[in-house]
Amino acid sequence: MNPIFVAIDTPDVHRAAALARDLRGLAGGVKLGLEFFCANGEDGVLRIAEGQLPVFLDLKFHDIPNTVGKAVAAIAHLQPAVLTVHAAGGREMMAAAKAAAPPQTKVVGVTVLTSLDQSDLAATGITGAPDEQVRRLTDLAREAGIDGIVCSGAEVAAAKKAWPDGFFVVPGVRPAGADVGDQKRVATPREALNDGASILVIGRPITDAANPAGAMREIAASLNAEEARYIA
Ligand SMILES: O=C(O)c1cc(=O)[nH]c(=O)n1[C@@H]1O[C@H](COP(=O)(O)O)[C@@H](O)[C@H]1O
Repeated sequence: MNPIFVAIDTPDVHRAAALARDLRGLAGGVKLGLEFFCANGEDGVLRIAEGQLPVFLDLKFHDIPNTVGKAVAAIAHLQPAVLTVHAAGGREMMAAAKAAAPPQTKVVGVTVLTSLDQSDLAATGITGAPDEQVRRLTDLAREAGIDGIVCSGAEVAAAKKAWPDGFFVVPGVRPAGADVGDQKRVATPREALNDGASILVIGRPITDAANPAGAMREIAASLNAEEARYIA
């Protein structure tokens, strides 16, 4: 499987469709998140899915189990390849999401957002380093019976060790020297894949480039042959 999913974060469905078209054959899939979904809803998702790239629907559900289960049931017909919930919503909530998802959808739990560092986490009342909280939520996600987690490149090696057959989504990925923007726990594509990421989520370094397909090819060139084997 081509491990690079491009985060298409825009409210503009025409721009999103053009990016998905440009990236066909280069990306493993596209990730549509809250910005796109709030503006375009399921019609927008179906429009992008016509581009024939797998769609990762990143709606980061976080609510009581009944509400999350019913929200997942409401989008199940979109058949996303990957779907996110917040692991902090708890074991029952994650289990409800998994029970309502189509069987082939990988349900993954967001652990500690890659935009948070230790002091941001402390401000939410969670003391300790991000990797400790990631470890705790990884265990919870596994016990809940979902497919994997979302974490930064700094935590993925430990998560993979603890859960060898888990599915690991790593955002906060930046080619060496790229602008990190609002991301605080970042890794290069090569580091994240070497450390056990199943897929990488990369947005602005590709979508803000003057030539997104060219930026994708540069990222592929930064990987070793084993990692780049699925990228055209
Ligand atoms: O769940 C996610 O995809 C996610 C989790 C996380 O901890 N950090 C994170 O950045 N993301 C998403 O990954 C994408 C990163 O985009 P860029 O920072 O532009 O590469 C965005 O669409 C975020 O919503």
